[in-house]
Formats: sequence, structure tokens, C-alpha cells
Amino acid sequence: MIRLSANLGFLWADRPLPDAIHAAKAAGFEAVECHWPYGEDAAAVARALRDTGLPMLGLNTAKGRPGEFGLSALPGRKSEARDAIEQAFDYGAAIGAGAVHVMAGVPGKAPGAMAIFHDNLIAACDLAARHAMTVLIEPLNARDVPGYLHVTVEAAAAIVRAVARPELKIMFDCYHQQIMGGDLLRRFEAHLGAIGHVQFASVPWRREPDEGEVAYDRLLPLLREAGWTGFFGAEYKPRGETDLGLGWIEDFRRR
Ligand SMILES: O=C(O)C(=O)[C@@H](O)CO
Ligand SMILES: [Mg+2]
Repeated sequence: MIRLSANLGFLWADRPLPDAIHAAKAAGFEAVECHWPYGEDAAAVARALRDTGLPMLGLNTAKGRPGEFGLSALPGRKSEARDAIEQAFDYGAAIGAGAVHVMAGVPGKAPGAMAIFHDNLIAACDLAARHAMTVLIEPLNARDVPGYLHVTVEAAAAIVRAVARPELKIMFDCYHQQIMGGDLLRRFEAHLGAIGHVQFASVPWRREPDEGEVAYDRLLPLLREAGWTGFFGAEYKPRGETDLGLGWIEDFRRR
């Protein structure tokens, strides 16, 4: 059985987060995840999670200034990066989230960016160990986010190996990795042990998974057969009202 998580950064994004959590429950999702919930009252979010029984899988560290996509690999921004990491763990712990996605940012060719990211990831892993949470890093495709520190699952895996902490895992977003070379099943299998979460959306439009060049109704069962036992995060930008585009769920559940 495919277990689905609703990414509330995109789905029902026009509603306050507690309302979006209830909408996800009503639509049949079994978990939720979010992007940047910091403007929302954590107690209200925690209450909605309790009332629905849905786990909150994760949240992102702050993006920084417009266009930055994170702070943790940027030279000269250490205190902001550490504040963002602490903010994410504080908020995540308050709502019982499972993971923090530490966003690297777009250092381009800045010297030392990888070493800076490494140090910030160690700090994040220390917090994760204290809160029994996971740290995720997510390779983002180079077309949408030019200059992002790591754009392929192979590059993210090299970072995971170098940091060598059990708290650190990869967010394998099929949308980004299809754009960065495809061959999704084989690349997923090669890195399964280092993967901490999976997301999906149509390619190239990043909309509902019932369109585009990837047959997710077949791919997700194959990822499960390959050994993935976790949730699949629906992280797409709905074509219109979120509720009107959910027909794909029934088809996927039959698989
Ligand atoms: O863009 C994605 O993909 C994400 O998962 C975001 O959380 C980070 O940009
Ligand atoms: Mg993603």
C-alpha cells in the first residue's frame, strides 16, 4: 500500500496550516509535511496534528533573502544559518515534526561553501540527536535553482558520506532528480540506505502526478518494492483548487 503525505507548502497553501492539516486528513492523506511554517502558531498546528492523528514529517530551515534558498552553505552567514537551524528544531520539536530539511543555498562557486555546509550539518545533527529527529538535505534541480550547492542525489550522497552522522539523510525528490538525469529507479536503489524521505510531482510542470513524463502510478510501487517503507510526499503545485485535483489518489491506492 502506498502511504501518502500531503506537502502543505503547496497543497491547500491558501489556508492557515491547521486548516490545511484537516483538509489533508479529509482527503485521505496519512501524513503531512510543510515548508516554512514559522508564521503559524505552533500550539494550533500541534493541536490540529493531534486532532487528526497525522504525523508531521518535516519542515525546512529558513530560506533567507529572496532567491537565496537557504543559508547553510553561504560564506559569512554562519550566525544566520545557525539561527535558522535552531529555529527549525525549536519549531519542529514544538509540533512533533520528524525531520528538518537544512537548506544549503546558492553559493555558486564561492570557495569553502562545502566546508561551511558540512559544519552546519554537524550542528544540525547534534540538535537532531537531542530531539530524536532527522536532518534532511535535498538536491534541487539546477534549472529551477541555478547555483544550488547540491543538485543530484549522487552529490547529496557524497555529503552524507563525508558528514558520516546517522541523523543525516537525503530527501529524494523525484521531480528534481528526473530533471537531473532521470533513471529514477536505479538511482533510488543505489542510494536507498541514505534516503530519509521521498517526494514527487509531475515533470516538467510540477503539478498533479497524473500528468507529465513520469508514470508515478508505476514508479512509486517500484520504489516500495525496492525497499522504501516510508511515506511518499505529494509536493506539487495544484492546477487549480487542491481538492479538485485529487483524483489521482484513488488510482494510486489501487496499486
Ligand atoms: O523545492 C522542493 O523540492 C522542496 O522540497 C522544498 O521544501 C525546498 O525548496
Ligand atoms: Mg522537494
